[in-house]
Amino acid sequence: MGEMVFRQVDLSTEEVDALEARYVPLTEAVRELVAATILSNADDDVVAEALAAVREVTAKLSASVETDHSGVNYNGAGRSWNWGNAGSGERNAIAPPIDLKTNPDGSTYADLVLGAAYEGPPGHVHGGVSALLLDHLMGVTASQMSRPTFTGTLTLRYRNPLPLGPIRVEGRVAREEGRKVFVEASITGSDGIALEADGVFITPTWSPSLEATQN
Ligand SMILES: CCCCCCCCCC(=O)SCCNC(=O)CCNC(=O)[C@H](O)C(C)(C)COP(=O)(O)OP(=O)(O)OC[C@H]1O[C@@H](n2cnc3c(N)ncnc32)[C@H](O)[C@@H]1OP(=O)(O)O
Repeated sequence: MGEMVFRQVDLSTEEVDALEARYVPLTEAVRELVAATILSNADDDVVAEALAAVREVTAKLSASVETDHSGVNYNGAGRSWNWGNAGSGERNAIAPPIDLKTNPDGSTYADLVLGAAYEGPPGHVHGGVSALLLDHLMGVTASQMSRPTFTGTLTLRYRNPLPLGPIRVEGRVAREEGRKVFVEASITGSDGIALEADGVFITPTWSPSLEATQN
């Protein structure tokens, strides 16, 4: 296996929150840029102007870059951040705009709106995007924010096409067997239930949560 480092960083939670707050509006603006790039009917001059402007701001932002991936970071207070995560990174405009909530019983849900950038079949969500959303939500559900878990097997049943627009993703732990966590989840769209999923998520042998159980 390649090196997989969870990095402890010497920043206070306030400093992490402030950094995140600085970039979240930019991330949202880049999402709008992605949608505009898909949908725009602008003429040659406007597109050429946009290209030059985007290249200019990209060069400015890239002038201060330290690493080629953002990684999973945490501080001494247990605040973790994973800004580049493809499923949910707060600074990742490619990630679907998911704001995942956890219920008191550990089940999870997220309400989000998927627009033009997530299209597969005409007017409908790409099947891989649905899989990404489910993988992410089910992984967080399995981890219960207290242990790492990796997707072992993810089984999806695409029951109905999922229209672009508002969707709800929800999941819960069905049962656990040793290091295996079995999670069930679904996606509902404006036409009703579109996907059902079952997943086996596995706590790796090196998880600190297992040592805590054994001690
Ligand atoms: C707090 C923030 C949380 C954020 C969550 C984000 C969620 C994102 C989720 C992901 O996308 S993770 C990335 C995609 N997944 C991977 O990269 C995992 C790659 N695979 C592995 O690293 C290993 O194969 C794995 C850790 C999953 C299992 O390796 P082990 O060496 O620990 O498994 P082992 O062979 O010891 O088997 C342990 C048990 O799990 C079962 N098992 C192993 N691999 C399995 C598998 N792939 N599917 C189902 N079951 C599996 C195995 O049969 C056995 O069951 P029993 O105990 O009943 O005998």
